Amino acid sequence: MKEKIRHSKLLIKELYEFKPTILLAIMFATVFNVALPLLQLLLSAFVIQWLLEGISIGDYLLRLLLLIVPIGIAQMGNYYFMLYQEENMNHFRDFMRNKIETKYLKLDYPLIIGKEAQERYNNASELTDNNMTLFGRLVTEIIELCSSFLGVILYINILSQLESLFLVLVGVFLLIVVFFNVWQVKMDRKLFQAKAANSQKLRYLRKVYGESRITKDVRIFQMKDWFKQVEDKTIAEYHRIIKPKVRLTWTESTLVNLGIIGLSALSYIRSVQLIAAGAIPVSSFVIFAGSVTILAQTIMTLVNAIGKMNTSLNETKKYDDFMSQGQVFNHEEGRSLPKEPLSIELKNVSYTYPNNDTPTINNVSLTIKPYENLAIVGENGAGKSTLTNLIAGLLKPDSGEIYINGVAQSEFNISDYYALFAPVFQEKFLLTYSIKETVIQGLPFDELKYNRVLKQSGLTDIISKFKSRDETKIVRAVYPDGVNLSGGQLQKLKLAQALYKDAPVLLLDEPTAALDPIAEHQIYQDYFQFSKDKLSIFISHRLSSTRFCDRIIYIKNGDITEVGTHEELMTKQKDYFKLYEAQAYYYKHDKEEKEEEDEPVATGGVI
Ligand SMILES: Nc1ncnc2c1ncn2[C@@H]1O[C@H](COP(=O)(O)OP(=O)(O)OP(=O)(O)O)[C@@H](O)[C@H]1O
Repeated sequence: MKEKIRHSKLLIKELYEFKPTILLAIMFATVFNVALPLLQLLLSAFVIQWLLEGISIGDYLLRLLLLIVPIGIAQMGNYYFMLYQEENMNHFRDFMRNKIETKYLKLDYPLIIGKEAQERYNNASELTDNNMTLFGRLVTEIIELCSSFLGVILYINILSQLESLFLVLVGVFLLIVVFFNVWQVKMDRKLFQAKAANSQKLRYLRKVYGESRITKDVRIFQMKDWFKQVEDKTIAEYHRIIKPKVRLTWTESTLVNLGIIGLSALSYIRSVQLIAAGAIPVSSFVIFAGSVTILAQTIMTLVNAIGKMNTSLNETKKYDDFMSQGQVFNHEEGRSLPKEPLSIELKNVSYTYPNNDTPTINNVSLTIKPYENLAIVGENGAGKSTLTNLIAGLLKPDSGEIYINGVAQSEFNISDYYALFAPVFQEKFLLTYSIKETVIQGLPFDELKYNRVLKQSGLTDIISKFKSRDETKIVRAVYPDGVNLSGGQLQKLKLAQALYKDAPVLLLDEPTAALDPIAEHQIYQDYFQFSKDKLSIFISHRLSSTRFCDRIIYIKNGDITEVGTHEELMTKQKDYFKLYEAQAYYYKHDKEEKEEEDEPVATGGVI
C-alpha cells in the first residue's frame, strides 16, 4: 500500500511537471462528465413537470432555455476537455518518453548492458509506446476514476431517497461487479506468461518478415509457406490461451445485465407505487428510472477504473525502477585531466559481466607507456574488447584500479575522462547525418584537420565518387538520395571520426576487419603516421598488422599470458607463435593456390 501511495504521488508529480494546468483540466473534465448526464435527466423530468403544470408556452420556452444553457455549457466543456485530453495524452507520452530516453543516454554503460539492464529499459520504455500503455492512458484513467467515483456517490444518494432497499441491492450489485473484476484480474495474471510468450513469438515472426537480411533465405529456401504456417499456428494458440477469459467475460456480462434489469424493475415498481400514492411527483419517475441505469453503469466503470488504476500503479514501478537507478562512475567534479604525454597503468584489474560466472578479465596488470603503440591479440572471446572498454571507462573494474598518469580513473569526472579517448569500436552505428557531419560529430570545423583525416582513413577516394561528395547522406532508409555504405567504407568513416576527435588515446578494435587487402595495407602504413603522437591500443586478429606495433600482449581467458615485441613472442614459441604460424601458413597456402589458378591454360586446351 505504501508503495502504491508513493507511485500515486510520483504520477501526480510527473503530470504536474509536464503541465501544472493538466491537474486543473482533470478536475474540470470530471465535473463536466458527472454534470452532463445529471442535467439531461433533470431536463426530461422538468419538461414532464411543466407539461403537467400546464404553464404558458412562453414560460415553457423560457424555462427550457434556462436549463438548456447549462446543458450546452456542460456539453461544450465535455467536448473541449476531450479534445484537450486527446492532445495532451500524446504530449504527455512524448514528455515521458523523452525523460526515459534522456535518462538512458545519461546512464553509465554498465547499467545498460546485460539482459536485466535491457529489460529494465524496455519495461520503462514500453510504458510510452502508444495510447493504450500507461503514459498514454493515464489522464483518461484518472478522469474516468474520479468521474465514476463522484457519479456513484451522487446516484446512490438520489436512489436512496426513493427506497432504502436500493442501498442493499446496489451493494449486492457492487459485490458482483467487484467479484468478476477480481476474477478477471486473476485470470489475466494466470494467462499473462502464456500470452506474453505467444505475442513475443508473433512479434519476432513479424519482425523477421520485414528483415532485409532474411529476404535471400526466404527466397532460396522457399520459406514463405513455412512462415505462414508458423504464424497461423501462433495465432490459433493465442485464441486457445484466451478462451477461458472470453468465457468469463460472457458470464460476467450476463449476470451484470440481469442485475441491471432487476434494479430497473424495482425502481419502476417503487416509483409507480409512490406516484400512485401521491408521495412523489410524476416527473420523478424519469429521474429514478434513469438513475438506476446510470448508477449501474457508473458502478461498473468505477470498479473497472479502480482495477485499471491498480494496474497502472503496479506498472509505475517499472518506470520508478528505471528512473531511480543511481550511477556507477564518478559524476562529481573530478580531477582535471592530465596533460600529454599519457601513460596508462592497470593494477590487478578484474571484471565479470553481470550474470557471468567467471571473470572475463582476471587480475590483469599492465603499464602502457607514453606514445606507445600497443597491440592486443588473442582468440575470440579472450577479453580483448572488454579490456579496452575498461580502459576507456565504459566498464568499471570489480577490483583493481586503472591509473592515468598516476591518477585513479575513479577520481576523474567520467564525462571529462571520455575526452581522453578516440575509439573505433567493432559495433558500428550511424546517425542520419551527412558524411561530413558524421566525421566532425559536432566539434568545431577545422578544414586542414578534416582533409587530413579523410586522407588517412582512406575516405577521400570514396567521397570523390559520390555526387554530393562529403554532403552525401549516409542512411538510405531515411534519405532516399543517400548512400548505403559497405562494411569497409563504414569502417573508414568511423576511423575518420576517431581521428578527427584527435584525443590523446586511440582505441582501435578491429578497425580493418572489413577492409580489402589494399585498403588495409594503406591504413597500416598510415597508422604509424597518425598514431605517432598518441598512445594507441590496437586490437586485431590479423597478426601481420600488429607485428609492427611497439609491443604486443597476448590475452587468453582474460589473462595476459605473453608480452613482448613480435620477434620476442616468436622466439618464445607459445600461443602467439602458433597463431602467427597458422595464419602465415593459410596465407601462403591461399597465395600458392591462387598462383596455380592464374597460370596460363596448357597449349592445345579448349578455350
Ligand atoms: N555484455 C556482455 N555480457 C556478458 N558477457 C559478455 C558481454 N560482452 C562480452 N561478453 C563475454 O566476455 C567474453 C570476452 O568478450 P570480448 O568481446 O571482450 O572478447 P574479444 O577477445 O574482444 O573477442 P573477439 O575477438 O571475438 O572480439 C566473451 O566470452 C563474451 O561472450
